[in-house]
Amino acid sequence: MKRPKLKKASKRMSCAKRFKIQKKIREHHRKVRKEAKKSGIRRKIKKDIGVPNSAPFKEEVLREAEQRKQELEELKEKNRLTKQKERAKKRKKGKEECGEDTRAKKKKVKKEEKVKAQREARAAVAKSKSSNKFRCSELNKVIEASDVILEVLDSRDPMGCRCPQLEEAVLKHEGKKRLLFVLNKIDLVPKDNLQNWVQFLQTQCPTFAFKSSAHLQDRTVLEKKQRAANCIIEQTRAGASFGCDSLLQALNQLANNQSSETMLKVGVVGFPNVGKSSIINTLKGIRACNAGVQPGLTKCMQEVHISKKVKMIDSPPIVTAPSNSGEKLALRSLQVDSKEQSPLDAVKTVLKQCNQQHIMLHYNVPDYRNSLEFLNFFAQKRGLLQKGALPNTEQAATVFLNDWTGAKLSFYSKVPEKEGLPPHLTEAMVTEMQTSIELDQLKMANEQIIKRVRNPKLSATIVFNSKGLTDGILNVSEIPEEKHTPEEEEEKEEEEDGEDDDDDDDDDDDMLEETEEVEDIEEIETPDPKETQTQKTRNQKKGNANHASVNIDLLAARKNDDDAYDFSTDFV
Ligand SMILES: Nc1nc2c(ncn2[C@@H]2O[C@H](COP(=O)(O)OP(=O)(O)OP(=O)(O)O)[C@@H](O)[C@H]2O)c(=O)[nH]1
Repeated sequence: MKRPKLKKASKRMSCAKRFKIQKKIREHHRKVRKEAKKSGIRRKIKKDIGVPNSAPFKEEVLREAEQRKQELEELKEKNRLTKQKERAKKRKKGKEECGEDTRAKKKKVKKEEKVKAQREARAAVAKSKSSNKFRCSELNKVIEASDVILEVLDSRDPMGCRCPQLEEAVLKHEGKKRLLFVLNKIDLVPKDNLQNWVQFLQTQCPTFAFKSSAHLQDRTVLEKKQRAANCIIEQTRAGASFGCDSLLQALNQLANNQSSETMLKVGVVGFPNVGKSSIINTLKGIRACNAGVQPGLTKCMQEVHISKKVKMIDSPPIVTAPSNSGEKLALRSLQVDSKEQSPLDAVKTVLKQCNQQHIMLHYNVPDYRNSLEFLNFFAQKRGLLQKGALPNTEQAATVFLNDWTGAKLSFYSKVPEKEGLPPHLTEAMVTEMQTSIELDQLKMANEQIIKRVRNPKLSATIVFNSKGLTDGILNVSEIPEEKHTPEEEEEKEEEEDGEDDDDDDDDDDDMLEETEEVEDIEEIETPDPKETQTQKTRNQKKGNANHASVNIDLLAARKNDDDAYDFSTDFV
C-alpha cells in the first residue's frame, strides 16, 4: 500500500503575523545600520571589478577611464562654480532691489508731500483770490490804471447794474477819468424797451448798445487769422456781435485826443456776469479772457491789447454791499453763488419781482403757491432730481439764478418814469462826460444797431420789477469779514488736525523742504512792480497788521500760561 505523501506545510499565515515579522525585520535592519554608523563602517562600496589582465588593450582602457573620470570631475567643479556665481548674483540683485525699493519709496513719499504742499499753496492763493477783499483791491487797481472806465450794464436790468459808488469814484477822481456806459446783452430785451433805455441812459452818460459774441472759441491770434482765411463767418444768432465798430471808433477817438503818446487804457467794470470779459473778447475777436455762465469767473485784472492805441483791462466784479435789499442782492451778489446766502431765498425774491403768469408761460409750469413749489416744478422739468427721484430744489435754485444772469433768459425792466439825475451825479459831471464823444454819431450808430438786432420771442419774455441802483463797496477796509461755509470750516479743522499730526513726525529735512515751499508761495504773491503808490502803502499797512497779530498771539500765549494748571501744587 502506497504511503500517502506527507502534505507540505503551508506558508500561509495570518496578516497580523506577517506584518509583525516584517516589522521585526525592519527594526533589526535599522539597528544594524545604526551600529555600523556608530562604529564608522560605511556601506559596502561596490567593488570595481577593474580590467582583467587578459584584456588586450588594458592600458588604453585604463587611461580612457581615468580621462573620463577627470572630465567628469572638471564638469562637476564647473557646475558648482557657476551655481555659486548665480547664487551670489541673485543675492546681490535682491539686495539692490531692496535698496532701490526703499529709496524709490522715500522719493515717492517726498514727491507726494511736495505736490500736496504745492496744491495746498495753490488752493490758498486761489482762495485768497476769490475773497471779496482781493476782488475789491483788484478793481481799485483797474480804476487807478485806466483813463476811461466802461461800466457794463445788463440790458435786462440796467438800473440794477449801476453802482453809484463806482460812478462817483470815477467822476471825482483827481486823474480826470472818463465814464462810459455799455448796454450789453441787447439781444435779450424787446427793441422798444432797449430804445427807451438807451435814450434814458444817454441823458446821463454816453451809452453804447452792445451785443457780445458768445461763440469765440479760438484763444490765439493765429487761430483767428486761420479762421478768417478759411472764410468761417459767425452766422449764428449767439455768434453775431453788434456795437463793436461804434465802441472801437469812440475809443480810438479818445486815444487820438490824448496829449501823451501812451496807449489809452480802458477799464471794463461792472457787477458779476454782466458780460465784461465777453465785451473784451468780442472787441479783440478772440477768447482772450475767461467768460462763462458762472458768476465771478474773473478773479484778477487782465490787460488785453485791442489796437496800437487802445488797451482794455478786464476786472473782477464789483463787491455788492450787504446793506442792499435782498431783491438787489439776489442777482448781483456773489454771496448767493458762494452759498453765503441761500439760493432758495434769492429765487423767492426774484419771483416776487416778476409777473407769475409770465413765469408760468416761460417755464411752462402750472400755477404755483410759493417759490418752493415753483422750484419743485422747475426741478422736475429740468430733470434735477436727487435720491428717490425727489426734486433737488437747491440745485434747481442755482440753475434758475444762473439763467437769470446768463446768456439766454429774456426779461426786461421798465425805464424809470421819474426823470432827473440820481443824487451822486450833477449837471456839470454829465456835461463833462459828454464832451469829446460825438453824441450824434453815437445816437445814429445805436439806432442802426437796434434796427439790426433781432427781437427776442415776446411770448417768452418776462417783465421784471427792478429795484434800482445797487450799492457796491470800493473801500477794502469796509468789506465785512467773510463767513466760511460749514463745509469749509470742517475742511479747515481737518487740515489743521492733519498738520498737527504731520508736525510730530517731521524730521529736519522735511522742515527744510517746507521752508523752500513757503518761499515759492511768496514768489507767487510778490506784488507787481508796476503797482501804484497807494497799493504799496496798503501793503505796508498789511505788514503792520501782521506784526500786530504776532504780538496778540504772544500775549495770548502768555495769558494761557498764567491760566495753566499748576501741577506742582496739590489743590485737594
Ligand atoms: N445773450 C448774450 N449773452 C451774453 C452777452 N454778453 C455776455 N453774455 C453771456 O453772459 C455770461 C457772462 O459773461 P462774462 O463775460 O463771463 O461776464 P463777466 O462780467 O466777465 O463775469 P464775471 O467773471 O462774473 O465778472 C456768459 O455766459 C456770456 O456768454 C450778450 O451780449 N448776449
